[in-house]
Amino acid sequence: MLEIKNLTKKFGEKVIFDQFNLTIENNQVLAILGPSGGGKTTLLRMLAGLEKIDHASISFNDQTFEIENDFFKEDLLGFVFQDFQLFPHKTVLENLILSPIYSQNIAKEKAIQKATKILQQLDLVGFEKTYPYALSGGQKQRVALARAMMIDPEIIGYDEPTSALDSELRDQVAALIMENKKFGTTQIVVTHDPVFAEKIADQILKVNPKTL
Ligand SMILES: Nc1ncnc2c1ncn2[C@@H]1O[C@H](COP(=O)(O)OP(=O)(O)OP(=O)(O)O)[C@@H](O)[C@H]1O
Repeated sequence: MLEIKNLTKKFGEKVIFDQFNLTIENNQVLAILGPSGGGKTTLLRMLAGLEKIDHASISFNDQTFEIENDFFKEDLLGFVFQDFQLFPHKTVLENLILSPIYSQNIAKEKAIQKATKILQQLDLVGFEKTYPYALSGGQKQRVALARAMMIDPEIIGYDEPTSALDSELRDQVAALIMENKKFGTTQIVVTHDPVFAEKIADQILKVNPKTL
């Protein structure tokens, strides 16, 4: 179970979260809906360790982390970025192994082994040497997910996973998220699409309508 308590986040004088609380059970899909600028992306970025947290208590399973004006550094959440953000001049395999090798000091051979396994799970065998421009939207989405899975995250966070996709691909992303539940991963999906949220989520959270 992930439990966030008393999360506070400001940008300058602008309060984005004030004593915000959130609980999500393991292996569930939480959809975060909310107005543009409500703080959905910021919440994911804070959990991924990409944005500083002013104050929060974050518990996962048996561990609790008290955070005071710091980054959350636990590699708990793998981030699937909006518009995928794959490195354009790197192959699919290189996109997967770069960060584990350089940021986490994982041996190259080990990273390749792991990437190969994840590419199998996500039906991407044969695309190892392909560059992102030659992938379809759905394939890019799966490569972005594969890259997020490289850190063995307990949680996968998706930022607007359907915004760049047509309705058929949107259904594929929904299927992928449902499929991922089989691996036991908890998933947090930021979206502005209530229909998509209803389709995939065990729990829907509406963030900050008051800041509109
Ligand atoms: N680095 C930053 N510095 C200052 N303000 C920021 C920064 N990042 C985000 N904000 C502000 O924080 C608020 C929340 O932004 P965020 O991107 O989390 O919203 P969102 O709900 O994801 O919106 P959208 O659906 O448009 O992506 C916005 O008002 C935004 O302008």
